Amino acid sequence: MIKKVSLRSFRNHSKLDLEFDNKFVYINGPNGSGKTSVLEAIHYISTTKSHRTNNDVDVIKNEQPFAVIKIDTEKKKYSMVISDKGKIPSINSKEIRKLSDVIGDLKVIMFAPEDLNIIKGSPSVRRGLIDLELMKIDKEYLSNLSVYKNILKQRNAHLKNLGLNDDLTILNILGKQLYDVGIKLMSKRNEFINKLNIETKNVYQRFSEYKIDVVYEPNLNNEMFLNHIENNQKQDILYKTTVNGPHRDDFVIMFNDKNAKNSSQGETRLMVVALKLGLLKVIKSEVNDEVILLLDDVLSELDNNVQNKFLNELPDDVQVIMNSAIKIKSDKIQIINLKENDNERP
Ligand SMILES: Nc1ncnc2c1ncn2[C@@H]1O[C@H](COP(=O)(O)OP(=O)(O)OP(=O)(O)O)[C@@H](O)[C@H]1O
Repeated sequence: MIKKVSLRSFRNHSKLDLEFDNKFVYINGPNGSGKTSVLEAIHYISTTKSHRTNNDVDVIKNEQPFAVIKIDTEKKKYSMVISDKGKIPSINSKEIRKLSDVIGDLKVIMFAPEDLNIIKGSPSVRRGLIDLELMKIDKEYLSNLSVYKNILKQRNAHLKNLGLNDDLTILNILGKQLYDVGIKLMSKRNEFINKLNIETKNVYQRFSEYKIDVVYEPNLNNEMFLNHIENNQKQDILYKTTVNGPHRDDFVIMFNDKNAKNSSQGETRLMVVALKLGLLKVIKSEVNDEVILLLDDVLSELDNNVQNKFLNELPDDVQVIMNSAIKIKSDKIQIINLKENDNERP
C-alpha cells in the first residue's frame, strides 16, 4: 500500500506531500488543481514514463531544473529525479542504473481518460495494451516479442531490395523464424484475452444490464500465417513489407454483440473501466505481488447511480487511488482535497 507521495517541482506542484492512510483514496479538487499529476507521478514510478506525454521535461515545473517524485509504500521507498539530462530512479535510496530494472517493481494498473481510445482508436492502441500488460507478467512473452520485432525488421528490410524473380532462400528462412516465434505470441494473446474476457464480463454485469465481450481477432490463424509465409511471398515483395502476421492482430470489444466503437461517451467509459478492473483481476492472479489501481477522472460521464454503485463496489483486495472534480461523501474512503493551484502545501 502506498503511504506517502511527495512531489517537488512536478507539473504545477512546487511542493506537495500527501499521506495515505486508507486503501481507498479519493483526490478531489477543481480543474487544474493537479489531481491528475499525482496519479501521473505514481504511474511514472511504476513505468518510468508519463501516461500523457512522451517528452519527460513536460512534467518538470516551468522554469525549474528538475522534478522529484518520492513514493513510500509499506515495504519500499521509491524515488525518481527527472531533468533534461535524463532520469535517475532509486529504490530504498539505492540508485538503479537500468530503467528496465525499475519497471513494474511497483505494480499499477491505471485508467485514464486517454484510455477511451482503446475502444475508439486504431488496432495498434489495443495491441499495445495487450503487449504492455503481458510484458509485465510474462518475461518470456517480452523476449519473444522483441525477437519477433527484430526478425520482422530484418525481413522487411530484405523485402525492400527484393525483386519478383530473385532467390527467395533468405526470405523463406526469415519467414519461418517469424512464424515460429509469431505463433507463440498469438497463443499467449489468445489465452490472455480469453481470461480478460471472463473477468471483464463479470465486472461489467455488476454495473449494467447490457452485455460486453472482449474478443481476440488475430490477423491470421496459424495455418493461414504459415501459408502466407510459404506461398504468398510475391504479395510481400510487391508491397515491400510483411503484409500479414501477428503484428496486425487486434481485439475488439463488443457491446450487445456489436462493435462497441459507436457507443456513447458514458457507455465507452464504463466499458473501459470494466476492462481495466478485469485486467487488474487477471494480473493479480498471475503475479504474487501487490497491485495498485489508479483511476483518473473515473466518475465523469457516469450516471449518478452508476457512480454510487462503482464507489460501493471497489475491489477491496487492492489499494485504489482515484481522483475527480466531483464531490463525494463516504466513510470508507480517505478524501484529500486539493485547492486550486494548491502547490505549496506544507
Ligand atoms: N510543467 C508544468 N509546469 C507548471 N504547471 C504545469 C506544468 N504542466 C502542467 N501544468 C499545469 O498544472 C495544472 C494541473 O494539471 P492536472 O491535469 O494535473 O490537473 P487536474 O486537477 O487533474 O485537472 P483536470 O481536473 O482539469 O483534469 C494545470 O493547470 C496545468 O496547466
